[in-house]
Amino acid sequence: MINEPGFVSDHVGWIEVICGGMFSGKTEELIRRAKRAHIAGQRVVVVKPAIDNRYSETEVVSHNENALPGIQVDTADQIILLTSTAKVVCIDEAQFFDDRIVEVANTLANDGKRVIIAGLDMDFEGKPFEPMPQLLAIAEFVTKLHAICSESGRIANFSQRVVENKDKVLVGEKDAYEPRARHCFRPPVDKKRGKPIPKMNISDKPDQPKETNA
Ligand SMILES: Nc1ncnc2c1ncn2[C@@H]1O[C@H](COP(=O)(O)OP(=O)(O)O)[C@@H](O)[C@H]1O
Ligand SMILES: Cc1cn([C@H]2C[C@H](O)[C@@H](COP(=O)(O)O)O2)c(=O)[nH]c1=O
Ligand SMILES: [Zn+2]
Repeated sequence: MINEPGFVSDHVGWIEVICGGMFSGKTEELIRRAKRAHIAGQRVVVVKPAIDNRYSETEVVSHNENALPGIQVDTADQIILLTSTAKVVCIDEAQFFDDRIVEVANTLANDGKRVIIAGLDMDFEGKPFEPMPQLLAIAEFVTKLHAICSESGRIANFSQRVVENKDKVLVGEKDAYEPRARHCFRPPVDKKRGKPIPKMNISDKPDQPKETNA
C-alpha cells in the first residue's frame, strides 16, 4: 500500500514523485500507476515535455516499450490548461521543465488532483537535476528506484554518459548512457584539475601516513 498512495488516501490532492537514474523503471512505474487509476474510473491525463521525442510524440514510452497516450507540452503552465477536468495528472521527464513546474504541481494538488511526477534526480555529472530537488521537497510521497549497474550488477543510481558531450541536456538512450553504481560511476572531467576523476575502487584503502625515522 505504501507504494500506491492513490489507494489509501481520501479526496484531497497530493504529489507523488518517482525518481532515480536512467533505466531504473520510473516511466514504467508512472504508467503502472496511471493505468490503475484509469481502472479505478478516474480521469487521467499524462504529459511529457516536448523535448523528449525519443520514442513517440503522442505517447509516454518506457525503455522496455510499455506505452500510454501522452500529450507533449512546451511549458509547465500548459499542464494546468490541459488538466482542468482530470483527477490524476501524470508528468514524465520532469527534470526537463523549468522551475515553474513546482508552482504548477502545487496548484494542481491544491486543486484536489493526484499529481504523479517521474524524473531523473541526478544529471550525468552526478549533481542534482533541477527542478527535481524542489519537487522532492514538496511531495507527500517519494519513491526512489534503481537500475542494475552495467559494470558490477549492483544497484545503480547514477547515469553514466558514454559519449563526449558536456551539455546538461542530451536526450538519449543506451547509445549515450549506462546505469552505474556509485563505485562504477566516473564523473566527467574535473574542470579545475583538467583530468578525469579516477574511478573509485571499493577495495581501495585510504593513504596511510608514511613512517619516518626523524
Ligand atoms: N541496466 C538496467 N537495469 C534495469 N532495467 C533496465 C536496464 N537496462 C534496460 N532496462 C529496462 O528498462 C526498463 C525500465 O525502463 P523505464 O521505465 O523507461 O526506466 P526510466 O524511466 O527510469 O529510465 C526495465 O524494466 C528494463 O526492461
Ligand atoms: C543523465 C542525463 C540524462 N539526460 C536525458 C537522457 C534521457 O533522454 C532523459 C532521461 O530519461 P529516462 O526516462 O530517465 O531514461 O534525460 C539528460 O538530458 N542529461 C543528463 O545529464
Ligand atoms: Zn523514463
